[in-house]
Amino acid sequence: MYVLTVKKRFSAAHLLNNYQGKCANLHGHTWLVEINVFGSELDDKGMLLDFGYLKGQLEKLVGDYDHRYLNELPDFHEVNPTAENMARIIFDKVKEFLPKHVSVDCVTVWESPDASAVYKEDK
Ligand SMILES: Nc1nc2c(c(=O)[nH]1)N=C([C@H](O)[C@H](O)COP(=O)(O)OP(=O)(O)OP(=O)(O)O)CN2
Ligand SMILES: [Zn+2]
Repeated sequence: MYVLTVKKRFSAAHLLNNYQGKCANLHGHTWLVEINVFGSELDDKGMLLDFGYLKGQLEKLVGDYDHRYLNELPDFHEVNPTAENMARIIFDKVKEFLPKHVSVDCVTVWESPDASAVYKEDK
C-alpha cells in the first residue's frame, strides 16, 4: 500500500452562524488543506499517481475558495464554513477526480497552525 499526501494553502474570510463568541464576527484565516490518498498499484513510472496531477486538482478545488468570503459560496449555503464541513466537502470532490486504482483516505483542513479537522469515511 502506498499513501500520497499533497497540501495547499489559501486565504479566505468567514464567520460562524449559531456561534457565541468572536468567530461569529467576520474574520480571515490562511487555511491549509491536506489530502491523503492510497492504493497498491504503481504504474510503469513507479508512481501511484503523479503528484503534479494531485496538486493541480487540489489547486483547482481551493482556487474556488481563495480570497473569497466563504459564507456566500454555494458549498456553504446550507452549512457553516467550519474546518469540519470544508474537510467533508473537499473529500467528496477528491473522490470524483481520482482514477479507479486510487482512493481517498482523509482530508485535513487547518484553520491555523494549532487547529485542524480531519474527515474520513466511516468503515
Ligand atoms: N471544531 C471547530 N471549532 C471551531 C472552528 C471550526 O472550524 N471547528 N472554527 C472556529 C473559528 O473559525 C475561529 O476563527 C478559530 O477559532 P480559534 O482557534 O478558537 O481562534 P484563534 O484562531 O483566534 O486562536 P486563539 O487560540 O484564540 O488565538 C472556532 N472554533
Ligand atoms: Zn474562523
